[in-house]
Amino acid sequence: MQPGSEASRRIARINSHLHPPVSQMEETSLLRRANCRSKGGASGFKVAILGAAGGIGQPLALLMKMNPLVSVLHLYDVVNAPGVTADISHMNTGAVVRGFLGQPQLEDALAGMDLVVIPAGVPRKPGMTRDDLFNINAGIVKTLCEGIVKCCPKAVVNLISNPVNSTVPIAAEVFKKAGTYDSKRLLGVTMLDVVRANTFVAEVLGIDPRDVNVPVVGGHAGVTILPLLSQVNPPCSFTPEEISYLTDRIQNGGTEVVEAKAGAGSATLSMGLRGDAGVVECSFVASQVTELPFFASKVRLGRCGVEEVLPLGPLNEFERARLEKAKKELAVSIQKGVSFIRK
Ligand SMILES: NC(=O)c1ccc[n+]([C@@H]2O[C@H](COP(=O)([O-])OP(=O)(O)OC[C@H]3O[C@@H](n4cnc5c(N)ncnc54)[C@H](O)[C@@H]3O)[C@@H](O)[C@H]2O)c1
Ligand SMILES: O=C(O)C[C@H](O)C(=O)O
Repeated sequence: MQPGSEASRRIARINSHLHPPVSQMEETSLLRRANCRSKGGASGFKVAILGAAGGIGQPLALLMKMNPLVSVLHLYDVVNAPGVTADISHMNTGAVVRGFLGQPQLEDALAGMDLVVIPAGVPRKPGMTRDDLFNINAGIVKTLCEGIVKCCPKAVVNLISNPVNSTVPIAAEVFKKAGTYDSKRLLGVTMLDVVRANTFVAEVLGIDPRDVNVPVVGGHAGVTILPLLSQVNPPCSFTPEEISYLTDRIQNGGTEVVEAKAGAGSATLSMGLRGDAGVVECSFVASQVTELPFFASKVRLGRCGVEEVLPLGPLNEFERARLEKAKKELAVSIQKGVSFIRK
C-alpha cells in the first residue's frame, strides 16, 4: 500500500479508533471491509451509545450491531471502550463500529449522529432508590447533553441513565438553554416496565408473554410506575389480590433485580430495545396527557422520534387513585431535574 494514498488514509482513519494498533494483516482486512461497507451501509441510522462499556451499554451495542437499520455505531465510554469496540466490530453485520474513550473524544463520538442512547452513569446497589443516583448521574447527563448540543443537536436522544424521572428534565433544560430543544426528540426509556408487566401478567394468566401488552404510564421509579391493568391486551380481568400483587411486583421489578444482584449492579439483560419504526411503545416524554410537563404513556414512534403522544384511556378507580400518588412524586423528581440546570 502506498504511503499517503487514499487507501492508507482510510486505514489510518479506521485505526485511530482502535486500541491497541492493528497489524498489517488486520489492516488489509479492515480496508476490505471499509470498501464493502461504503457501498451498502451509507443510508442507515448513525447511532452513538454513551456509556457503551457498561452493563446496559454492551448488550445494547450488540443489538445495535445486529440491527440492519444501523449503518454506523459509535461506542463511547470513559473506560474500556476500545475493548468493547474491537469485540463488537468483529460481528459479521453491516454497521461500521468505532470506539471513543474519554471526554476528549466525546465530540468525535457525537458528530453527525441520528440517535444517541445514554446509559452512562452509576447503577443502584441494594438499599438505594433511583433518586439516590441523582448526585452522580445528573452531572454526567448534563455534560453528555452539552456535547449533543454542540455536535448533533438534531439527534433523537434516548435517556436510560437513572433517575429517568429527573434526567429527562435535565436533558430538556440543557437543550432549552442552548435553543436546540425539540420535545419530539427526547425520550426517557421506560420500556423495561412494560417488558416486566407483560411477563408478570402472562405468568398470572398462564399465557405466552409475547401475546400480552400492558400499558405502563407515569414515570420510572417506585409508585410513579403505574401499570394500567384495566387496559391489558388481550382483554382480561383480575381479582383485587392479583391487582395488588401485580402492581407491587411491576413497581418493584428493578429493586428485585438490584437485590438479587447483591451489589453487582441493576437490570441489564432484560433491557432489549427493538428498534422497529412506526411502533407504539410507552416512553417518558414531554406530555400534555396530565398537568405535568413530562409523563410516560403510549407514544407513536417514527424516524424523528415521537410522532404522537397517546391519551391514557379510561382508568378505573384503583388506577385513578394510584395516578394521583404517582403524579405527586413525579412532580418533585421533575422539578429536581429542572432546578439542577436552572440553579
Ligand atoms: N431506564 C431503564 O429502564 C434502566 C434500566 C437499567 C439501568 N438503568 C440505568 O442505566 C445506568 C447504567 O446502568 P448499567 O447497569 O449499564 O451501569 P454500569 O455501571 O454497568 O455501566 C455504566 C457505564 O457508564 C460509564 N460512564 C460513567 N460515567 C460516564 C461518563 N461521564 N461518560 C460516559 N460513560 C460514563 C461507565 O464507565 C460504565 O461503563 C444506571 O444509571 C442505571 O440505573 C436504567
Ligand atoms: O432498578 C434500577 O435501578 C434499574 C432500572 O431502572 C430498572 O428498572 O431495572
